[in-house]
Amino acid sequence: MKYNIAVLRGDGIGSEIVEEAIKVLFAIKGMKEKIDLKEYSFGGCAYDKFSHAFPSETKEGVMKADAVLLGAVGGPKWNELPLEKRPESALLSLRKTMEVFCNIRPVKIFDSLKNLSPIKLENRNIDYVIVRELISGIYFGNKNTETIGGEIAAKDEMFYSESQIKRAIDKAIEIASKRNNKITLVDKANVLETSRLWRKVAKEKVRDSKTEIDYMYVDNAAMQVILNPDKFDVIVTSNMFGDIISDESGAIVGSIGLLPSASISESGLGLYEPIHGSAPDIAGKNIANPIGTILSVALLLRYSLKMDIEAEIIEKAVENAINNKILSKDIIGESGFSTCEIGEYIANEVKNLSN
Ligand SMILES: NC(=O)C1=CN([C@@H]2O[C@H](COP(=O)(O)OP(=O)(O)OC[C@H]3O[C@@H](n4cnc5c(N)ncnc54)[C@H](O)[C@@H]3O)[C@@H](O)[C@H]2O)C=CC1
Ligand SMILES: CC(C)CC(=O)C(=O)O
Ligand SMILES: [Mg+2]
Repeated sequence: MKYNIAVLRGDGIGSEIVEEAIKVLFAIKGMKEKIDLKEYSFGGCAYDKFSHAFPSETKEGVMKADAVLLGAVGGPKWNELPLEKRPESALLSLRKTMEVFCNIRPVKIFDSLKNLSPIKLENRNIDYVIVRELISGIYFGNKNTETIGGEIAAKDEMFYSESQIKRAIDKAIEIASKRNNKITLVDKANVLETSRLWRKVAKEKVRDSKTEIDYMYVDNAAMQVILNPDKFDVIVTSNMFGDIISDESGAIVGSIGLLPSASISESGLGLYEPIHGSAPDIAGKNIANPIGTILSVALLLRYSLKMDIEAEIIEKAVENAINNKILSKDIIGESGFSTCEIGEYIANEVKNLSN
């Protein structure tokens, strides 16, 4: 029996980076006999074709897959659509449909890129995991725009229930238990009711575990990620705060194009995507960094298919590419390698390592 992977390339650089990730996946010896890929239309490109950014055929395909690989969605072409028709709403709907409540974003700097980080690292390391609640909070709350007192007013509601928080904290504790057993809850408990509930739930949860916890307001966390990134082990946080801290983390490791993510559900179905967006400013130029997507394939193999050795082969191949300075323009500027060249180099490394 073969595993079924649903592939959603999406918009902008989505197609280019997914192409390289697939190349790398099938460079692993024997992988063609183990995996079937099926592609589905998703995002702005699906809206153009079917007047729906998350067509029913895509929904069915995703729900019967063993795992889903996604590029990125959105772009200026679809910015004026009503919110509910936008590619980004389709992305939220995909995550909700798959019930992937926990978004895991490992943030690690490659040793050979330390001198390229915008922050002074000297002997310090960057190696932490962001555990971001993914299917609740302000992105999913009631929203509306109305006229009040002769002017337009808009509202986005942030809602969290205990159970929505508990399952995210449980995952963070589980991940921390395999690392340094330290979690930092990032919130805004000095002003938000939802954050106060996050603190209460987290306090109760860690009481029964060996995990150490500290609490940090998100504004301070944004600063500490720059000043003391080596102090973090596992950051657990709500949907929007995790989104923001993620891009900041991308910047300090050298580029947002380097970071992968795994979004997991209780059922075991997983969604794998880089942390960045569709980068319309560089789309179609063969210069996007494919590494975040390639490393997302490694996470897919590890978490959804339990192929740890194959996941490690991809990670080692990426490390070799970076150590050998096969770097893209977002990291080293004009002399950077193209998306295809980087994908091919890593695929070749994978071939050698898996033989
Ligand atoms: N998961 C997803 O599908 C996401 C979609 N978006 C959507 O993407 C579109 C663009 O959003 P932005 O705010 O510009 O964020 P973005 O992440 O697409 O781009 C931000 C900056 O990072 C650069 N960048 C991103 N990925 C890169 C890569 N792999 N290699 C080299 N450079 C890279 C871009 O060129 C740009 O300068 C919007 O429509 C947005 O809503 C944004 C974030 C996530
Ligand atoms: C549509 C956005 C919520 C996507 C995003 O920025 C992310 O998940 O990092
Ligand atoms: Mg984001």
